[in-house]
Amino acid sequence: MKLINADYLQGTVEIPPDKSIAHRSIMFGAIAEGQTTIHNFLRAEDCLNTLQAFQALGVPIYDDKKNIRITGVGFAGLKPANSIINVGNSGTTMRLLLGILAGTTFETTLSGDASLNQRPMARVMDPLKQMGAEVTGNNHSEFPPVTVKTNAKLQAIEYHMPIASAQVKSAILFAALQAEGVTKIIEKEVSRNHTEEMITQFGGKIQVKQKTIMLPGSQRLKGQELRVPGDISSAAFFLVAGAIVPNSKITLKNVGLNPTRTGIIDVMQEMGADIQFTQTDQKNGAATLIVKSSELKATTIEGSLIPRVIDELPIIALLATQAEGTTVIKDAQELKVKETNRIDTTAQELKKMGANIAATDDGLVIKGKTTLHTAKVSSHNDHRIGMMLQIAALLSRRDVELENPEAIAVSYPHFFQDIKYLAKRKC
Ligand SMILES: O=C(O)C1=C[C@@H](OP(=O)(O)O)[C@@H](O)[C@H](O)C1
Ligand SMILES: C=C(OP(=O)(O)O)C(=O)O
Repeated sequence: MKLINADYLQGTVEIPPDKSIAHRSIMFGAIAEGQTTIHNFLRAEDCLNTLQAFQALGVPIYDDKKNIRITGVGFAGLKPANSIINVGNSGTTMRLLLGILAGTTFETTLSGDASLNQRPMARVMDPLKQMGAEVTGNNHSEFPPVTVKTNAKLQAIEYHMPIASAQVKSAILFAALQAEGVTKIIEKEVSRNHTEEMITQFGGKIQVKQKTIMLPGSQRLKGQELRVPGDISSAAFFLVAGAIVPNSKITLKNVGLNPTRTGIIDVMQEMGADIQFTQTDQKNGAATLIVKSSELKATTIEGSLIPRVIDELPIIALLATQAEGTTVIKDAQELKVKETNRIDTTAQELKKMGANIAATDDGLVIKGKTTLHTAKVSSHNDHRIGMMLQIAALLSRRDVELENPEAIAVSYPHFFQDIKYLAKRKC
């Protein structure tokens, strides 16, 4: 597909609902008791896979095209699925669902697409096994399809996380809600905390002190009415686009600002980007942001900042190609086990467009102020790589061709429509 280019960007975009929160809203609605209503659900492939997985497990979920209505069945009300559940491209669905299903006495097998079936699962299988679950990967490997069940009540554990991962933390928390005793998790670095927040929101008990989480077991949750804020990980593409395409001004409405997710704003402000906040909606934790093109300088991104920008690193790499100086991204080995190896795919595709970028063992080194030019690029079937390349293409004077643009539908089905609307030509 031919990508869109532009002389400048201007307009207002309503940011699509947060993918992480949308997944969890279905999960909590299903395992709580009573009615849950979800406003502003993300109808993108990944979250629809979560919705269908719970329907397959016997949970009544109804989409009235405005809201999602769930009749929660409690952990005890989940029923065996008729066949293997395929969760497509979604790592979050598979890992969190393993934590939920770890406490069921019936067996479930979860599979995914070619990418997900190569992503590591030992990170969740190990702690779940310690809690008493039986979890096995394909041919006794750690890779999906993964089969899960338990023969006895799960037991609480104390777990020092070897990696910073909200998916691993959440899988343990879902299992711990069903376990006997108090589970203690010590995070390596603080990662997104939506699961912890939603345990409280659904009437559960949890204690969080910096990196230590204490969760009592045998809890029952109660259905809620909730609204999903906009996804800062989707907004990131427009924040960067507005900053790097000259003479641009973009208004982004309903951007979720959970502090465990706002690393992109910290990084961009550090680099000199012009981002203003208006209309903060305290209740929803969202705000309207206005981004304008500006002169940028290089930075270093590392350590505890990494989990707060993990999904934004490909688009930050593009941002760095336009900054003065050399940007270094380190401590980001986790990028290697996303939908693609994002260290490699980011470097490989941006190089095709003339970027001065090198992959390292744990990140990227990007020399800035390069002119990006036309090329034939590929998303490698990774939504975030595809969207990053569309933003890069805005800067190319001649057309850029993208292979596998359809991957973008897993998180942002109308992405190209929004870009087309923002992209303006000088008359
Ligand atoms: O918990 C979540 O919703 C997510 C956690 C992150 O993964 P890890 O926990 O593997 O870092 C992130 O990359 C993913 O897009 C969504
Ligand atoms: C890594 C991602 O998602 P998941 O792990 O759920 O596939 C992502 O959306 O960038």
